[in-house]
Amino acid sequence: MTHTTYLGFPRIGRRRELKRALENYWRDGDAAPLLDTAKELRQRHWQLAHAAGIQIVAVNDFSLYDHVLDTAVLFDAVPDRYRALLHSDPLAGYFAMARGNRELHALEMTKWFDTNYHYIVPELHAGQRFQLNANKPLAEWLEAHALGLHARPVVLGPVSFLLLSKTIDGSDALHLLDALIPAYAELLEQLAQAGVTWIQLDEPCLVQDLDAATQQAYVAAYGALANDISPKRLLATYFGGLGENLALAASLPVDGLHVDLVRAPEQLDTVLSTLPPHRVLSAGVIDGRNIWRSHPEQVLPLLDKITASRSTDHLWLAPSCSLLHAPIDASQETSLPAHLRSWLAFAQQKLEELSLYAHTLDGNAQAKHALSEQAALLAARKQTPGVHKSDVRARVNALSPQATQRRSSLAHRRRVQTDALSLPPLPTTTIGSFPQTETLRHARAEHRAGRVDDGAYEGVLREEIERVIRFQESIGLDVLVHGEPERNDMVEYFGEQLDGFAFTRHGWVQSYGSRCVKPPIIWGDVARPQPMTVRWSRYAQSLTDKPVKGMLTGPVTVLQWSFVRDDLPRDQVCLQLALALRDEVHDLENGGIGVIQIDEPALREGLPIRHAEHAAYLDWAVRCFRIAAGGTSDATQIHTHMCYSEFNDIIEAVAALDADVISIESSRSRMELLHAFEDFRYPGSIGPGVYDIHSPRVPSQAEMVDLLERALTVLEPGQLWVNPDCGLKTRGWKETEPALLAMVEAAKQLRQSLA
Ligand SMILES: CN1c2c(nc(N)[nH]c2=O)NC[C@@H]1CNc1ccc(C(=O)N[C@@H](CCC(=O)N[C@@H](CCC(=O)N[C@@H](CCC(=O)O)C(=O)O)C(=O)O)C(=O)O)cc1
Ligand SMILES: N[C@@H](CCS)C(=O)O
Ligand SMILES: [Zn+2]
Repeated sequence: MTHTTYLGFPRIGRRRELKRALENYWRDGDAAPLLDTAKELRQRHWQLAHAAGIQIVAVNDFSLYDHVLDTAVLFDAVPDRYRALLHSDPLAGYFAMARGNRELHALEMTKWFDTNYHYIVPELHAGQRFQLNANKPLAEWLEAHALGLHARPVVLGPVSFLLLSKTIDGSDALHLLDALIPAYAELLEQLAQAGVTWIQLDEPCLVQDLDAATQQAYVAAYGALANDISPKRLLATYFGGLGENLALAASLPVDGLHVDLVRAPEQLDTVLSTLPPHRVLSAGVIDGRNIWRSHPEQVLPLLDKITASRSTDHLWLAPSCSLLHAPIDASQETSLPAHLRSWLAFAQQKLEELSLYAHTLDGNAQAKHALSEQAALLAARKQTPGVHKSDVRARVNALSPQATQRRSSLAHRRRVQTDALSLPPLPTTTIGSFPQTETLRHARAEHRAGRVDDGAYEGVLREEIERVIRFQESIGLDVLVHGEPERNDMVEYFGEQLDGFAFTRHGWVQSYGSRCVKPPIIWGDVARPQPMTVRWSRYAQSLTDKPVKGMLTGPVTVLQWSFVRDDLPRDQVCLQLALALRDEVHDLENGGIGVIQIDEPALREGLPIRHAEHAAYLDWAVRCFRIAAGGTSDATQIHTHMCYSEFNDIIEAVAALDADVISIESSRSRMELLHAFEDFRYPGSIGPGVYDIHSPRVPSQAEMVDLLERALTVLEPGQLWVNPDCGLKTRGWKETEPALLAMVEAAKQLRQSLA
């Protein structure tokens, strides 16, 4: 019989129950309701998986905030500054690491591989000690076991844990392996003694390009963990193919290997010929990163190939990666057209699909029939109106190299813009959004529900824009923004206005902690039926003499943060988006908006995991941005903004965007970004973020002056802009007001010292 499993399930809950429980706890400090909700969600998800026909459920995939932070806590790899609080109030200490508090900075947060999920970066140092601390994987396994479920704890493996951490002293994290392994061994031993039969050790770093020392670290780590007193070990790899690390992965002394056969189906032949037959092959055949039903005509041949060479006794069927990146239940999406809904599989439907494939392999005729019906249904997608629009395809095909060009060089534009905008040195600005208050969200929810009419909703938004403009004027910011109050999300908002997109009611995906996004679905060719942002920007500009920045989300970011159709190459979808945005840029410019920001925070996230694929991606991604911004007049200042990733390694591509001003997140890492500019002289202007907007902490003027002074050791004064790390939508006005005031004062202080 073929077994089915999964590497992890979304934690947030079908109605974002975890989000609400977390936010209540952060507000009231009452832990009991949070812990009850967490337990209820875990159990509900196991039961749901079990009911979908899954034989082995995942445990310890749940986290109150983030699984990498959980791993650091599990092995006591926490910085000393949090220890007192962790000791007196473990939950408060945990959240202080995740999001900071009034006294303590949060740990850094960064992208989890090429996803829109953010993990907390553990902070390590040479001589770091590790020990097993409160065995969460075991506790959760006991919970599932008590429900009569066959469960497998999921734990981030030791090598990926170290590679994903940072050291504060510049030492090599892998040198800590010898110290870390005994703590993992202790974990395995405790699990085995409790009766756990399998553990999943996630080693996603195995799909990266690895140097010899890292490969050797895998050999050493897994060699040392090959012990009699241990559950069987499933080594899980995902987000791509193992490539040249396949022989290494197959040679490690583990009992099973999970491989991603969605992103890398081509690795199957080598996996089958390399993985010893007595090892379990966990075949990731359903896409864990997208929301489309699988194509049986693609999956079944893979399964046939596997079963031709090995017994189903040693075969598990699974999604390609954890389902953390998918929403939970497509059947809740009753407002979508029925045909579109029938194409979708969220986490729950993916598990049901797995059962169908397993039953088919086991000879069940009904399951086989259901899959052939699925194939027929998906084949009919092609004929659906809107999937293929000949005018959109023709416009993409007609694109010339000139479409990517501004009219003059950056240096020339800078002179023109200096005259046009008359800004002071070290100009101050913000990144776009102002606090999305409960009042705003509530008004939007009421409007959506039809209880507030268009006129009243519009009135709320106009009032908010006026308040934001007056506030910015009152503290003396130089380039203002309208505050984005009309946007539910910087991508979903555009998706809602573009043809070719659909949006869900409940398709939430965790982005970090309690914060979620509802990625729109690109199902057809993309076109802009009418301007999307112009009236808001024009209204804001009508209220003030200072320049107001128009605010757009760039094509790469819209692509990256949407669920993208699986029947057209991503670069083609991105070109369609770029053309739609280009029209918006021109309409803004014609509407009198002289500064336009095109946000590309996801440019780095989209970078393929393997170096060999970087150049091709960057080539089309940069081209798409330049098409969106291309053709604008020299006086129009184009800004771009990036956050949530480190951009140092793609700084040349960032420069190739040819933006006049780039703002980049950097305050959390205390301006590490600037190293990129030591050897690389960027001709445009740069605003390295000086205010960490992820934390409720209000930075002082002195701190921001210090960061700016650091920036001036690398950048010319004429190049430097002063801004926060990112938008302020997640902050309250209470912190925003003093923080921005201090930021403007910091800029003034420095201007005086430079004068
Ligand atoms: C910049 N970031 C973004 C990423 N990806 C995106 N797609 N968008 C981003 O902005 N990736 C990288 C980062 C990640 N950062 C964030 C930051 C903040 C959030 C966030 O705040 N998310 C919100 C949800 C935003 C949203 O869609 N809001 C809607 C719905 C609001 C809502 O929940 N309404 C209630 C009713 C309220 C009432 O009646 O009073 C409901 O529907 O139940 C809106 O504003 O209309 C979050 O709350 O998690 C995400 C990523
Ligand atoms: N303009 C957006 C960028 C977020 S990355 C904002 O300010 O929220
Ligand atoms: Zn940002």
